[in-house]
Amino acid sequence: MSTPKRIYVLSADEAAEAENLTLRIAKEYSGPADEQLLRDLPLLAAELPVGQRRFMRDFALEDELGYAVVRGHNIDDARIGPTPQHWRGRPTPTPEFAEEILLLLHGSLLGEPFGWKTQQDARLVHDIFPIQGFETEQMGIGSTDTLTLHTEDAFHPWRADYLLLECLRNPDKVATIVSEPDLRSLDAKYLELLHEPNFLIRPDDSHLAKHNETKGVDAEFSEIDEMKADDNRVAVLYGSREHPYIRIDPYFMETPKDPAAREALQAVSDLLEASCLDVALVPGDVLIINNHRLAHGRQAFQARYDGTDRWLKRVSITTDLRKSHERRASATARLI
Ligand SMILES: NC(=[NH2+])NCCC[C@H](N)C(=O)O
Ligand SMILES: O=C(O)CCC(=O)C(=O)O
Ligand SMILES: [Fe+2]
Repeated sequence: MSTPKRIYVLSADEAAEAENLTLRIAKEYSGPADEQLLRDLPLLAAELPVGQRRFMRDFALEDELGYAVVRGHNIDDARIGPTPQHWRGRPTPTPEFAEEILLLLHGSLLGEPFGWKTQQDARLVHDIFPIQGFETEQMGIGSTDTLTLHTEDAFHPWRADYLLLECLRNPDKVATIVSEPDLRSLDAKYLELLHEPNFLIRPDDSHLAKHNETKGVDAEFSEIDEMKADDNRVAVLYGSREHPYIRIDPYFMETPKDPAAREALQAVSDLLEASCLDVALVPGDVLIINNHRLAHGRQAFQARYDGTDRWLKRVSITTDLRKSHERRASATARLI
């Protein structure tokens, strides 16, 4: 078996190719949720540099690594303009539509982009930047507190298979935290308990009605409320015993009453903390997260609120849209 590759650095020619492609596409579609754009994404992605496409496909098929980085895309700092104060109230399309397209093209090499009716006002491509008044929140828009390690949307059965983060700006080199634990190093008795449905993972705060203004989604917010109160226990580890997958968000999990389960959760949480690495994204990086293998977070930082703040774009990717069909408005709708 070949050694999995962690980073793909685009040549200047490849970066120019990708940039010309996304600028062209940006003129042809109305915004990131344009249904025709979403239909066309895999066709358009065939025009990305072949080396980059092969890298992404290897990452997905080998299913070995928790994360990989595509580095070297051009970000037109002047065109995208200042980091916004809030993700609400932006124009459609935004000045950074080409960058959103770049992220969606990467996503379409791995699966289908989707979003949540209960998150960021049901937008498909999310903004991650600090927002005034939310400094200490355990959400992407926080800053002064470490964003604790988590699987993205760990509470949800239809959470992303891949999560993509694209860096538009990061002047203070604030690190994303990645943790790719060697789960085989856990004690066999813990492994056994972690593979069984002993654990409660609650919805995180980004899905609360108070952070959203979307109309007509009362049922979805009620379901989030139910999930905050129910007793639906899940396994933290799943898949192969040799190389298990993980779903975890200790901050939003209940401490198990059973002492053995509690110890097992503590052991895997400690292992996650001990396996942390800092990855400071630079503009033009796309961080590809295997959401079944990696837990991620973000170091604490001081926000600037002067238009120069760290700014990432985020999109969730599923390899199987069908599993959420019952909850989407139509076969092609992207919002769960
Ligand atoms: N441990 C955590 N902070 N979990 C919640 C993660 C943040 C969440 N994904 C957001 O969009 O803001
Ligand atoms: O800001 C980052 O680097 C990661 C943010 C994140 O994990 C999130 O918003 O869920
Ligand atoms: Fe996250």
